[in-house]
This record gives sequence, C-alpha cells and structure tokens, in this order.
Amino acid sequence: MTGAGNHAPFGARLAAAIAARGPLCAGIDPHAGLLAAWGLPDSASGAQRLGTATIGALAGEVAAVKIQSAFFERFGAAGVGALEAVLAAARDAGVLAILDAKRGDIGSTMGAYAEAYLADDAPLRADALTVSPYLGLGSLDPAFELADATGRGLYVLALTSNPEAAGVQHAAVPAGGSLGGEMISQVSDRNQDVPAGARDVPGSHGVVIGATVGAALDRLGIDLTGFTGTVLAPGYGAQGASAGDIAALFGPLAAAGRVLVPSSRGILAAGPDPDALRQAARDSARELATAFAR
Ligand SMILES: O=C(O)c1cc(=O)[nH]c(=O)n1[C@@H]1O[C@H](COP(=O)(O)O)[C@@H](O)[C@H]1O
Repeated sequence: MTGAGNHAPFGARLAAAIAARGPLCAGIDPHAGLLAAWGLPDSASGAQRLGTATIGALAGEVAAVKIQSAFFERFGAAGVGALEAVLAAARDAGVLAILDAKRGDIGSTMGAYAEAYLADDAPLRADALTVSPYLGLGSLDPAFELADATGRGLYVLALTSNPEAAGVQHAAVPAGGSLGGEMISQVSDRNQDVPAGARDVPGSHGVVIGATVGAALDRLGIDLTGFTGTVLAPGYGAQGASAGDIAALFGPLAAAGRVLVPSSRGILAAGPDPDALRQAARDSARELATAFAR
C-alpha cells in the first residue's frame, strides 16, 4: 500500500533506513540539564535549537530520530511551536521522525490524537507515534486506521524499560501469557499492510520493548520469531543496556534489521559540537553493528 502522503509505508521506509545506516535512532529529549550543558536557555527556543542542531548533525548518520514531546510541551504554546519546527526540520533533512508522545484514549478522542499526529496535513505530523494500549488495543483503532491510510506507523508500549512496568505488563491475561505478550501478538496481527509474499518487509506497526527487560522475555514465554513489525528498544546507554545485551535479547530479529535502538542522553551528552555528536553516534553505531553481527 502506498501512503496518501505519496510515500511507502513507514515499515518499508524504516527497513530501508536501517539497511542504509544501521539501527541507531537519536533521541531528542531536551532536558533542562542537557540544555544547560549545551549553553542553551531552558526555554522553547533552547529546545528548538537543540532539536534542529541534532538533526543537522545526525540526519545522515542514524536510521531515525525520536523526539520526546514532553520536553517541548513543558513550555506551553511556544514549546508546541518548537516541536512543530523540529518535526519540520526532520522532514526537510529526510530523516524519519518518531514522535514519542505515548498517547492513548477512547473512541473519538483517540481519533483526535490520530488527526493531530498522523494526518498528512497535521502541523505535528510524524512518521510514527508511540501509543499506550492500556485502555485496550482496540481503543487505538482510529490511530491504526489513519496511520495505515497515510503510510505512518505506531509503536505500542508492550514491555517498557521502567522498573514499575512489571506489575502491569507482566500480569497474566485470561487467554494465557502476559499482558505485554498479548500486546505484541495483537500488534503483529494488526500489520495488515504486509502483503503475503512480502513478509521480508516489516509492517508499519511495532512494539516498545525496553532493552533493559533482560530475562523477562523468556520468563514470560514471549517468542518474537515471526513478529511482523519492528521493535523500538529504549534503554541503550544512559539506562544501562549494552549493545551485547540488545543482541542477546533480540537475537535474529536484531540481525534482520527489525530492532530500532534509540539513544538520547548517550549521544546528546557529546554535543553541542556537531563533529563530537557525529563521533558519538558513529561509536554507538559501530558497537551495535559489531554486537548484532556476532
Ligand atoms: O517509548 C519510549 O521511547 C520509551 C519507552 C520505554 O520503555 N523507556 C524509555 O526510556 N522510553 C523513552 O526513551 C527515552 C530514553 O532516553 P535515554 O535513556 O536518554 O536514551 C526517553 O524519551 C523515554 O521516554
């Protein structure tokens, strides 16, 4: 299916980007401390400058950027304007942008969130959006439908990297298995834009599985063989997961280019010098490539 925006579906575009530049995704999270370290004001304009400078330095180095909405929203209308400008900068630079806003609501409200981030004419449009399924995966239908129509993607939270997650996401479901495992299997089923016979192209909808979840995948009996989308695996670098941990966790899925590895503080701490940012991204990319090839 060709997206209405006259581009290939997100899954195919991401697969091409990972094949060309590896699985690293630069996280744009303008924390107050990071802005100070870059010599920028803790303001909407500071966040915008950090975002556009990161994109300028790294667009040719990484598969995608993941922009954390919260760090822009904290500045109100000016921050949302800055987010809009950073998303536009990513489009202009030709780098895929994942907007990390973790939205989730019911019915027509979810429809409005979908219009906000996934419509072709939305000022805040991104190539993919993180969403929370804990009102039921079906509550996200308006977002799945609009994303399918416009060639965009969703990343559904499954097993997140935070320590509080297990109490909810590891809980048993009546059908057997865990809630997180059920989300992974339902998202896999939702990838209807993967035509039979083209299963080597990932579907546009993926899941978030923290790179820090360690033995939980095995313990919960989750088998990612045959998963139809890509995995967004935060936790590399600042949260303690190594490239080797990610390779061990995802095995053949990582080797097949189906795991996207965001790193925010781990790369942005090298800024603001663009050469230093590029060097940090190249060091991480090399470490991931070596670990995934083993
Ligand atoms: O959806 C996410 O991106 C996400 C899910 C998760 O389980 N854990 C997690 O850390 N994240 C996000 O990933 C980023 C982590 O940044 P660093 O730890 O600095 O690389 C933040 O934007 C988090 O909100």
